Amino acid sequence: MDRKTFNLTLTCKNRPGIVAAISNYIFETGGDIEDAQQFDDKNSGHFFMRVTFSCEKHDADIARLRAGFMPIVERFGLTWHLRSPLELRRVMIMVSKQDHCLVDLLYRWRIGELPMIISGIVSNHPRETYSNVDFGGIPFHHLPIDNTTKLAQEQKLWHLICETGTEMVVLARYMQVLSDDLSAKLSGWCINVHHSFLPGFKGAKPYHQAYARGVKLIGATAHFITSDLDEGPIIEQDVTRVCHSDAPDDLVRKGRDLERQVLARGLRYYLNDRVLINGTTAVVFAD
Ligand SMILES: Nc1nc2c(c(=O)[nH]1)N[C@@H](CN(C=O)c1ccc(C(=O)N[C@@H](CCC(=O)O)C(=O)O)cc1)CN2
Repeated sequence: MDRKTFNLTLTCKNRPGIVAAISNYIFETGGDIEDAQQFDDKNSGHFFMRVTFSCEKHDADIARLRAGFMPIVERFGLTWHLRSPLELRRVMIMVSKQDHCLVDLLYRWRIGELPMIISGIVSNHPRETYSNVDFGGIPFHHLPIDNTTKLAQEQKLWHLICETGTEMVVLARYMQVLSDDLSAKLSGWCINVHHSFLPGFKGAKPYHQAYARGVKLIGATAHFITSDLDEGPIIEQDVTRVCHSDAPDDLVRKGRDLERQVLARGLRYYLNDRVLINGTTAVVFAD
């Protein structure tokens, strides 16, 4: 029998009865829970949950499911999302000179690892910078930035994000700091890959900072952007060993693989509804 799958994510003040209410509702709607993860944050008193469930096609009208869920929403004061994984999000990828993360995301998208529609590729460098990269017909937008044009270009960018129906922005080594206004507009739906193991070595040149400090581990971090540079809720991180004989270029080379993997994992978690923001941090129900 054909079944349709849904992802339910929610957060609320913790109290008894939330899980029972959710699972009873899914059972009563003819649903079958296929995966469930929860986190009870004792510090904030908040509860977080992700449930994947399936329904037979004739039961799987998402508007009906959402409407039926409202009494539970009101009873527990839920912040929630119910969506079908088949509804692909429209994602805009932003890049500067370094294209290794862009190329990696395009490959993972092509092979179906990243369930998304790419609404556009934006760069502050011209198309020729990526002459060896096949964009597969995805629209490219060149928005050069300097101190005099930054806000005007950001307005063009915001207009582009809106007119393309973009639902998520990925900074795939985009090396311009977004303004407070744009960061606020993109709060919770813009992910950046920072080329260090945050909170260490913030800023534009973390590998040179790491080299100067003589660290023995370097890393990469995928995080939501905020107006505070490199301070947003962390989604994914990873590290690798380096040694005294590694020159800055060796750190850059070893870091590239980390950046690719960390950004792709963080993005996949987000696209599969596995990331919930918990104040200045993030709950990640990894698979
Ligand atoms: N509002 C935010 N914008 C951006 C963030 C963020 O966390 N919040 N992350 C950066 C990416 N990034 C590090 O991961 C980073 C990029 C650029 C700079 C920087 O100092 N840029 C200079 C220009 C440098 C240049 O032209 O090469 C600048 O913008 O003046 C620091 C950190 C993306 N945006």
